[in-house]
Amino acid sequence: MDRPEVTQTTQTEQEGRTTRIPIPEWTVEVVAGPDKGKKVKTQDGLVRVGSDSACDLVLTDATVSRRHLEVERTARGLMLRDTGSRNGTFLDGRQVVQAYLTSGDKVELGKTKLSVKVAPRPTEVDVAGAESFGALVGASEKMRWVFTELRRIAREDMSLLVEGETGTGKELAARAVHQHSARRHGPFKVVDCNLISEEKAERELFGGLRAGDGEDREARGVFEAARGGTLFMDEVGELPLPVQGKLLRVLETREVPSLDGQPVAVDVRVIASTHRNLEEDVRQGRFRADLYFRLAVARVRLPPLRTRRDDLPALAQALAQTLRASITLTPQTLALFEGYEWPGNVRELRNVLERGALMEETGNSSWLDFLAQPSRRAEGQPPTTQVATLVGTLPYHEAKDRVLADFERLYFAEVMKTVGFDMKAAEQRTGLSMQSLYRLLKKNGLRLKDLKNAEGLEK
Ligand SMILES: Nc1ncnc2c1ncn2[C@@H]1O[C@H](COP(=O)(O)OP(=O)(O)OP(=O)(O)O)[C@@H](O)[C@H]1O
Repeated sequence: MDRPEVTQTTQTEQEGRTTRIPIPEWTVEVVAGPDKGKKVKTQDGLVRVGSDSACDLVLTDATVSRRHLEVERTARGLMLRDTGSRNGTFLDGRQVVQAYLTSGDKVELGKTKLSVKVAPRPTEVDVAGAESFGALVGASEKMRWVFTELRRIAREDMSLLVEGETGTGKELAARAVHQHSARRHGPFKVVDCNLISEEKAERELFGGLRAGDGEDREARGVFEAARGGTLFMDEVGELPLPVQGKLLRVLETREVPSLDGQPVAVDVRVIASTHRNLEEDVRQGRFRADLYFRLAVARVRLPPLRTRRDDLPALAQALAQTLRASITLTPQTLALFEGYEWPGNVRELRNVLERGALMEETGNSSWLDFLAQPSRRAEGQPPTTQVATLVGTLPYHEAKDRVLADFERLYFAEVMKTVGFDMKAAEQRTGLSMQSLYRLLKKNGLRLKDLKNAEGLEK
């Protein structure tokens, strides 16, 4: 596709008053231990350290926990936080749960020693004043910087990799980029890479013969369906390696094979998302480097909600409005929100508000209780509905919706546990298609990994 002709509107019309903010570059480097020499150099707001491959700095040190600690760039400086490690985090020989760091500080975890350094001269960047982009809402500097980047990237026709933890708004970001691009009148298609098995890849992505249902015929793959528009490849890091090779060929040639041997040109912008650390996957040989560079021409990372608590009031208001939930956001409620870690990020906030609105109607204020004790609430373990409090206080249909919503969460968490987290077995047990199963797990914010963690199956 030709480079889009975009009429540039003035900044004040679309982006509000811009502010210039300093973004320092900082480094977290392993200076002692089995991973000596490994480092992360970044301008991002957060560096997560641990043995889990989704961390930004992945350590092989066996005495380090999966999610051991994180360092966050805040307005007051770099904040070190132990994220529930087994063996603790130490600064100057003293165990700390949370502490501000000064450049050059050494942090110890297990057999590893890290040095955290901030570069002397920060880069100054212009951050738009607008507090939303598409359906994304955010008033924090971190989100306004993200909006500025997304707006710039939307105008160019390049591939984009959106990174971020679950529920941070990666799909919304992709949709917003599409809506602000020259392709906005074309289709926006989503493909969930969790669902792309090696056998199905060819047909689902690139089209081909539909077999097995007695009506063999040519089916359009999702690439063809997205012609002239944008293809959002959700969780691209889950693609099996052989499929990655095929995808790379299509991105390079911009053609998909057809049955009659004539290749079909596909003019599609690809936006991919991942909750993983794809660079680490490349280092480990789990993701092709050449494909990574094709997909990550532009990269945007959506910050976790716990690192932008100043977004909470605006987000809670906006979400309550879209949910048409009548909910009182008192200063006390917001204070509880601010004290909570939000492992499920904005999706979790939305679910909490939805639940809260219904509980409030029943005059039950205990819906906020779990926020006060986040450490006791294991992720992946869904809340139980207090049916008794709904009966007689909510009209039938609303009470039923409420109970069904909680039932879904409980049911799928239980089913996955029963079948040992085997998706194929869950498909059989539930009688649902794999696609519906994934959709319902996702809708209910249930990730296999979290459910397994809750059962202590993952380290
Ligand atoms: N910045 C935001 N403003 C408003 N709503 C948001 C924002 N971020 C996320 N949401 C809400 O959270 C929900 C989840 O967002 P989305 O599906 O885009 O997240 P995701 O990062 O793609 O999640 P996953 O990795 O689990 O697929 C959305 O439906 C929306 O309600």
